[in-house]
Amino acid sequence: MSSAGGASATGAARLADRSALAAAGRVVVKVGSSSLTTPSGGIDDARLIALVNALAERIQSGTQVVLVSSGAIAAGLGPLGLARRPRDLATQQAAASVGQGLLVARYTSAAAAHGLTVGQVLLTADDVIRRTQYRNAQRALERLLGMGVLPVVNENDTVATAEIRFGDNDRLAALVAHLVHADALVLLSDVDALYDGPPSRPGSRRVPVVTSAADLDDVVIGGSSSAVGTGGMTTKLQAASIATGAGIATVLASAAQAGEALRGDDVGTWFSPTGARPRTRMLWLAHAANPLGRLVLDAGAVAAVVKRGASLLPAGVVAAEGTFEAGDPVDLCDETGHAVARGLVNYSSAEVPELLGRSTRERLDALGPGYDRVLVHRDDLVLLPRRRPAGPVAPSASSSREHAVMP
Ligand SMILES: Nc1ncnc2c1ncn2[C@@H]1O[C@H](COP(=O)(O)OP(=O)(O)O)[C@@H](O)[C@H]1O
Ligand SMILES: N[C@@H](CCC(=O)OP(=O)(O)O)C(=O)O
Repeated sequence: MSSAGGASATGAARLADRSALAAAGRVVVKVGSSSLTTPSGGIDDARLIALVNALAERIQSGTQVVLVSSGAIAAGLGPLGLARRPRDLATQQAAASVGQGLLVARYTSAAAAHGLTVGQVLLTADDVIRRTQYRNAQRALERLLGMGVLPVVNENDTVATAEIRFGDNDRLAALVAHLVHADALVLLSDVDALYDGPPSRPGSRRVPVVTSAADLDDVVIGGSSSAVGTGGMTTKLQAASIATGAGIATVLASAAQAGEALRGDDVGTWFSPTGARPRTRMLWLAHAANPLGRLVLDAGAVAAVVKRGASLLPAGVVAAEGTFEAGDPVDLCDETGHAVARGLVNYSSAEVPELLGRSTRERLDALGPGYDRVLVHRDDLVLLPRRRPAGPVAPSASSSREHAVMP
């Protein structure tokens, strides 16, 4: 497969500029609800077909494409007689259940016109952060691409409860791009680029290229002009930051210019790769996990984890909060309450209090075999980029969230 700019179908290569995009071996394209639906909420066939035509052109010229498509909830509104996007979780789940099938049926028939086969991939964030499970998603996507299929990814909104829900497909797409080792991420929206101010504000100008976070210092982000989109420009910039920080070039453009964007024409906003590829699971852990608990570390433990990259031992933990099982994500906080790291804990919240402050020998003597494990192993731990106040701990997965409101 391909190679100007060094892109390959199986190993991501850093793309230097837009011109390298035309030869990218593997691209993740994300399209938002507002670009796929009519103002009344139904699927806009003409726009969906135009998008698939642009993707088919790239696939036929040798690029592997993963499509992350929003629109399930919006597509379910009409058939359920709903006038607008529901606020409650259960009705959103119902709308997504009805709409996702309709959406994929439309993609299937539009792709068939090009001799292409579509495969549906529904992800939950919770699945993918667990070591035993994220490889499943990776393997399935890899095989689909190897078989020439166009995977159409969405969050599994129908079963994703509030505490495990990812919530926006912009960041999901950035993580999928990392998961499949994509060369580039293309975010397609109802707006044709990032502007230095809300596009509705007279005088706002297109930002053609972003090479570092400093280029965003003077950019003003407004609200979303769409009734069906979720994250607005904020989540697109977060997605661009996640992807470029992992070495993946990102383009933001309008869905109407998908073909031009994928060809590397001077449309939209180009975000240059800034960082190197981190471990997949760690990226998901940092950006996709909802911590179910919080461990408060003494100063020595903070230094050991943050400065020396050590595992967290129970002896350095002064308190634990939340309800969690072994294997769940928890935040590691300093004594002022700032989260410094996130990790998968090796014991349940019922077991932790007995372990705190005890050395390995004391734990073994008092509690018996099996209690010599560290609390959070260094391989299951990711440092958070900047110290941030710990967010509210999500309720445990078993608690009832029937009336929760989604973002
Ligand atoms: N500085 C900005 N540059 C570009 N678009 C912006 C900016 N600030 C706010 N927006 C708005 O972000 C919106 C895109 O987000 P959203 O509606 O969530 O799209 P999607 O459904 O494609 O995810 C656009 O409607 C645009 O009006
Ligand atoms: N998973 C949801 C979409 C979530 C989302 O991020 O929407 P959008 O802001 O339109 O990209 C759905 O399919 O309705």
